[in-house]
Amino acid sequence: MAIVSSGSSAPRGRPSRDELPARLVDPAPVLEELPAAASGLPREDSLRPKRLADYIGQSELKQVLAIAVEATRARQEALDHVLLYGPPGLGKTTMALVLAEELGVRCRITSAPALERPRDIVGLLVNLQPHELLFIDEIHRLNRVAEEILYPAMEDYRLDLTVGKGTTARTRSLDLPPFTLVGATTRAGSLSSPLRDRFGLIQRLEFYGLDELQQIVERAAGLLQIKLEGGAALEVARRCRGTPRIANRLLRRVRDVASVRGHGRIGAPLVAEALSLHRVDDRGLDASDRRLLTLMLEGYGGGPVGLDTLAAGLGEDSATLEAVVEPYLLQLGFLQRTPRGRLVTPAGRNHLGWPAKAAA
Ligand SMILES: Nc1ncnc2c1ncn2[C@@H]1O[C@H](COP(=O)(O)OP(=O)(O)OP(=O)(O)O)[C@@H](O)[C@H]1O
Ligand SMILES: [Mg+2]
Repeated sequence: MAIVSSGSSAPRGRPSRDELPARLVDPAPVLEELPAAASGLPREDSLRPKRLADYIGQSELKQVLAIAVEATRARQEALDHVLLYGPPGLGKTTMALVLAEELGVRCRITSAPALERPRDIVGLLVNLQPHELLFIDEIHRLNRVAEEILYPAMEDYRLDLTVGKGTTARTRSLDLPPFTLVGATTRAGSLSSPLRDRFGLIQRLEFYGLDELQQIVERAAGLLQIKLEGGAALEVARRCRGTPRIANRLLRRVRDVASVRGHGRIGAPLVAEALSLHRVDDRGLDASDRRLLTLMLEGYGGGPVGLDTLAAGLGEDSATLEAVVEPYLLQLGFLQRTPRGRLVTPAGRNHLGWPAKAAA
């Protein structure tokens, strides 16, 4: 399977490394983790599972897609269009590449922000071979024109082109080979409903459980020739916020510390030590998370307190706080959103070593 990326000079729509918050536990990819063709550095690609059997977790997703792949292969058709949605770093791009591998076809990779002009998407579509996959990342960011080109392409494998301008404008139709569009998005809610309705398979990716993360860490350690022992894999798994991308990143940082300290084998204490050096604690909270919770506890008795007040107190902007810091704290149940503002839960207080709040 070859991976073809389009629009390498076009904007990728991803923040550059400089724009990313400097957090080890950020679920967004840093430059070295972007797909090889986009970054020129194939580092994250080396850890991607290639086949469904190697893709750990997401059992429901795998079951649905395995059946679809088998049926499609038997009928010698193109796979139905697939929409994968869920938080960053959970394996959407990886799954698109796995699907192509299972189907024995090529996957062309692009991202919605690279499809600014109509000819960008038209160029990709007319160059598809029968049954190939076209992967569009961040598909919620497609512009209207590109979306409207996709509608007949997805539904009837047809391209409707307008030739000429004004009164002499005519529409010409062009047949496309049967193909599969795989769309990925972290924000399914931002997708227009006509586009969403054209996907035959719509699947959500879930955060991974500890067991699965442990397996992911063990597999990655094997590929990176890192020797983990004792509960080391579990220690990494506990800190990675349910996200394989973060697990792999933490593992690399642990490897750095181990190699500098001259440890050949890595045990649980070394993981804890290495990651506390990066100020990631045993539940995956980093300094930003703790600053937020501490401000709430010290300044506002644990809340409720408004997001804007907290943002001002931390010198952050409230949108960043809401999008980047809050979600994991909410997921852990350390933070609660109430109509009157944010509240630290008893579990959150306990994690920071604060006594339970006395009943009012
Ligand atoms: N099920 C899995 N098993 C093993 N490793 C995985 C799995 N899912 C993801 N990974 C690892 O996590 C990394 C990130 O996955 P991927 O790039 O597919 O995430 P994504 O959902 O596309 O993220 P984004 O929304 O930022 O594009 C991959 O390089 C891969 O190494
Ligand atoms: Mg991706």
